Amino acid sequence: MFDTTSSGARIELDGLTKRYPGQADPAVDNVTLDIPAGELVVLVGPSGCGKTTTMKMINRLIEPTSGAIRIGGTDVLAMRPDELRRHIGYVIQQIGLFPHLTIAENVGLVPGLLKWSKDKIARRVDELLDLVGLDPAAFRGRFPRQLSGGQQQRIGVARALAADPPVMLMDEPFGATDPITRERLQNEFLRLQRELKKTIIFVTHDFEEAIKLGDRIAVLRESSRIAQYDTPARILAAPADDYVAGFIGTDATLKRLALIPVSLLSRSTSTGTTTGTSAAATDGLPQIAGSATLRQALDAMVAHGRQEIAVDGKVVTFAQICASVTGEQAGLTGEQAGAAGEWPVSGVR
Ligand SMILES: Nc1ncnc2c1ncn2[C@@H]1O[C@H](COP(=O)(O)OP(=O)(O)OP(=O)(O)O)[C@@H](O)[C@H]1O
Repeated sequence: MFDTTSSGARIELDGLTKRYPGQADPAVDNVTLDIPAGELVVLVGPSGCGKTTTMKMINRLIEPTSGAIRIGGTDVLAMRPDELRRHIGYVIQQIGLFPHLTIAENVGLVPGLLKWSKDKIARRVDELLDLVGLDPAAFRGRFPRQLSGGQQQRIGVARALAADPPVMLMDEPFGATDPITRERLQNEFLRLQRELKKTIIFVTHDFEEAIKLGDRIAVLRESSRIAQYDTPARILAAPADDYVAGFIGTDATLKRLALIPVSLLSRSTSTGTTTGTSAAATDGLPQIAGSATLRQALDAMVAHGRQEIAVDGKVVTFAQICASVTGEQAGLTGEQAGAAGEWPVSGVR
């Protein structure tokens, strides 16, 4: 058994292949992927390219035709599948909560299988409900149908985390929610992951979601062949080929803006731009936190009809944002501009 107490474990896929009987082409063809411990890797690719098959081979819901899978150095294919699955969190779009079980019973399922004591399970359930932002007293006794879609999805995440697995597989977990709920769930999930540092494989159709959540993204072709495997910033800055560029779409600039923290601009006050530092300079301007992205800053400017915005007491201008995307120096120190191709993705969310 791989180490089940650490926060994350390395996942290695080595020549992983799946041929379904009667299919001419393999669903997954010779995939090799190394996922460092504690990272969130997003698989994006067209419908039918084998993303779900790849995920289900990792927790042995589907048996590979050939190839190897190691988690924390342990050969997953040599383990008992049911034993393996108790140590891998699995979140799917349809949530899969049992309708006749309470929320507490749903979340406590795997700890129950692991024969934890009733007291320990109850404490863990309350801790997890807190963690995903639901009041334990209000929710633990309810049934799934008494929850909204977003709340049910949070329970799905809580249940996957219940036995503190080092690895989580998430197959379009937020796909069925409306855009506002989806964004909220993504933000909550990012906050959680920063704390928990699980190793996560996350499948999505949505490239924006991949950029927002991924430490790395694997862009897949048919049969899950890897077109590019890199950080979001590097994929956006230098797509490997036309196929990857097609995935990014035509609004790459907007997507890049979503990766840069506005604090990067508000910190630079010595470049002779209109950036100000006095309280008077920011009087009456819309305010935004330094942790927001340039895209959010731009949205706020548009919403307020202003070309300036206050970020932690300093002014950031529309011109600075434009310049930051084109790589010009306005508002950026040389060092910051030099880092433009290597934006600190993990700190930007
Ligand atoms: N049980 C099965 N028997 C035969 N073929 C299958 C089976 N499951 C999946 N396939 C085929 O394998 C290929 C990969 O399917 P898979 O569900 O892994 O793709 P996916 O990338 O997850 O798709 P989507 O994004 O639409 O969910 C598809 O061509 C699919 O038709």
